[in-house]
Amino acid sequence: MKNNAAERGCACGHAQEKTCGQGEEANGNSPLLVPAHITSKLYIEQMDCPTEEGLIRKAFAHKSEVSALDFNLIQRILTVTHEAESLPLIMQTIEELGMKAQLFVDQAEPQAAQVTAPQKSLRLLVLAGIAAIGAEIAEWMSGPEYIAAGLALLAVMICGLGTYRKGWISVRQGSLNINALMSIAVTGALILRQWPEAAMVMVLFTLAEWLEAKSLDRARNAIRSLVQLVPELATVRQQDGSWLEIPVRQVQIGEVVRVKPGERIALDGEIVAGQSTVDQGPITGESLPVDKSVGDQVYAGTINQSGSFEFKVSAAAAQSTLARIIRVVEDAQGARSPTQRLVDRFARIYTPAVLMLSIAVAVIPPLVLGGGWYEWVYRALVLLVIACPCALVISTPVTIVSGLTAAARHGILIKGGVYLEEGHKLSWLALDKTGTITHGKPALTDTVSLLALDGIDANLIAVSLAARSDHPVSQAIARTAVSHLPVNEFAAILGRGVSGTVNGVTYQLGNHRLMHESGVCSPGLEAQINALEKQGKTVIMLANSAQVLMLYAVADTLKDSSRAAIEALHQLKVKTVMLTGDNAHTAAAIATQVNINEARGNQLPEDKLRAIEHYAQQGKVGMVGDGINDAPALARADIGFAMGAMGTDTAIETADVALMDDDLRKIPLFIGLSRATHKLLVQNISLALGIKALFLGLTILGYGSMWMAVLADVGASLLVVANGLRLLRY
Ligand SMILES: Nc1ncnc2c1ncn2[C@@H]1O[C@H](COP(=O)(O)OP(=O)(O)OP(=O)(O)O)[C@@H](O)[C@H]1O
Ligand SMILES: [Zn+2]
Repeated sequence: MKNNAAERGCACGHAQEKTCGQGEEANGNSPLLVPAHITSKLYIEQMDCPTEEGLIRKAFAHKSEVSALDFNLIQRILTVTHEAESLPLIMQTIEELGMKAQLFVDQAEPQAAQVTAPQKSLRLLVLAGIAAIGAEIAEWMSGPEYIAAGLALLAVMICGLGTYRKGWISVRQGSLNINALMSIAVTGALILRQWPEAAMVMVLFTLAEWLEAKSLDRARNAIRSLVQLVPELATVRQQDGSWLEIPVRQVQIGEVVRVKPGERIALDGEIVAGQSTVDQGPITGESLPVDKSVGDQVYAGTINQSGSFEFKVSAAAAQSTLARIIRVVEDAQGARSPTQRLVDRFARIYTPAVLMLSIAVAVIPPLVLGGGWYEWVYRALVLLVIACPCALVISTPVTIVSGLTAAARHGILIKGGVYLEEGHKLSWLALDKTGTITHGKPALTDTVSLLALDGIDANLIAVSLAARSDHPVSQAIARTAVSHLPVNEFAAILGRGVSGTVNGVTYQLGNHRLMHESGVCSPGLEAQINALEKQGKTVIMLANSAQVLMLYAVADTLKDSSRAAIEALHQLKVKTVMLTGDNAHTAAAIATQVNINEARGNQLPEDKLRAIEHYAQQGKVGMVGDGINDAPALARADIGFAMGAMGTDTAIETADVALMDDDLRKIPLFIGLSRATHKLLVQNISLALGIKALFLGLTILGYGSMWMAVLADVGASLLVVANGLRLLRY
């Protein structure tokens, strides 16, 4: 929920994307003339359905004070970008729509999102239901008409007033929403003296609304269950050395917190005393205990197991990794997925179209074909009920939200419904090697002195250069010594190595490419390099301007999970390719070990980018990587994955999909989830449309009745929602 429009938008604070478009043209191009725009978050309790969104959009369409609207229907939060002084006007406009807006302040913790909505009174609904059934019985027993009429009117009054009110507001706005359609249909039925039917339609419709609200609540609660992982109190050390339980919100960075065995960790931090094993499952989805001792990071929401320890808080409660995860999930829910946009667009045409049809059905047959008015007006009213796109519209967001939440539970952070929807189309997955397929912590295996120069300790020079770099290959060499020589003019050479001067002499430490380009390579050396590389090792050398002095080989180890992950991907019919900056021999050796389809070595950043473009011609491409040399390729890929996002903010922020730990098997899991999501979306949409089409046909042929149509609509809504919620258990 942190991305406010000012961050996304241009300097003047206009939101550039996710806007409704209105008001933008008016003042988008002249930032100097426009009063400063600010964003406000409003919590609107009644706003949990696309109907309300439509109303609000319409109401603000011609208000130049408002430049952007961003709806999060699941959280019921509307983010408005507007002129600084216009907030009262905005609140008033919303009030005129029959809704109540409250200023929503992002409090210091994720719990803030927990604004509980009071539920529609079920008791009234039951009462109305009884009255409606009474009307039905009265008619069936052919009692006096006034009994059925009285009971029906009672039922409509008990549960239908809200619908009438909302319908009226929408008509006043010049649009016809579901509430308006229902009101017209019920009123029509009353005028036609279809008493029990009118009552039943109103009761069932209200029931459907109520159930829909409940199921959205369920989707909402699923995310909240992540928040509830964090305890409310933490045991913090006081100045005098004693321990005191205080609310996590009040704990400052740098304070020391004590954790007992079996306790949930309350904040992010670094262990300063003690040791234990921690179940990080709540964040990574992987409930294997992880050993933790002094210096290791611990995370809020994870569970301490056997030992006890003390840790120094590294982030305020609202900035913890878990809090960021929740924000990402909430943001992702707020954004519309492609299918949702499509469905919404369809609904915007569908409803007026059926409406027109219904008018035609009411008027044309009686006028032109000499049909009975009563009969055809009744059919038209049934069509009005069918015009309600509820089941269709609700099915997609429920499915997507459930999918996003299930993913978060597995330690997969998806940045938007788009990626969840697109994931099933991936036909290629590109992976880099270091840190993705391998552990990224190579160890030194060979050290060869090629040329000894008088008075020069070549190994020490190499170690000193290596110590200045945090590249894993350099680090492997740097780890072998503790004391270093001073290095001047140090520089990293992208995809090749490093250079620097020691005691006034310039040296280079790097791979074959670097040596070759500097003209210090020889056929003898190449033979030596090739031999080592064919064993899957990575070779780098130290050279001065004329000769190669030292040769090192390092070897990385495969992650246990890599092979299984690649195999799972192949089973899902996703082809794999390794793109690595390392040499082609090593690339091929590693590729064979994990059974990857293709491997490309010696890849500079632009080569990786070109490779992605190449595979993109064959379909959607995903890319997993880290580091700067992957950035362009990751950005170009249809879905960019980052691994080990638990400790790093940037990975969460920049990737499309962030895997909280570095287990590659999460990618096939993600693709599986994406396929399940896609399947459910297709099922739900066909179901909703199929039922509509069926009743459309039946009605025109004269077999449809109004309450059957409502029942079908309610049934369809329930079915698709229940179907969507199934994803939560994925
Ligand atoms: N700072 C450095 N120190 C030592 N060697 C380096 C350094 N930078 C690059 N190299 C050499 O260049 C090669 C390519 O480096 P690059 O950073 O492009 O890829 P990588 O990170 O090793 O592999 P991947 O692309 O799979 O992540 C490395 O394998 C290494 O041999
Ligand atoms: Zn060479």
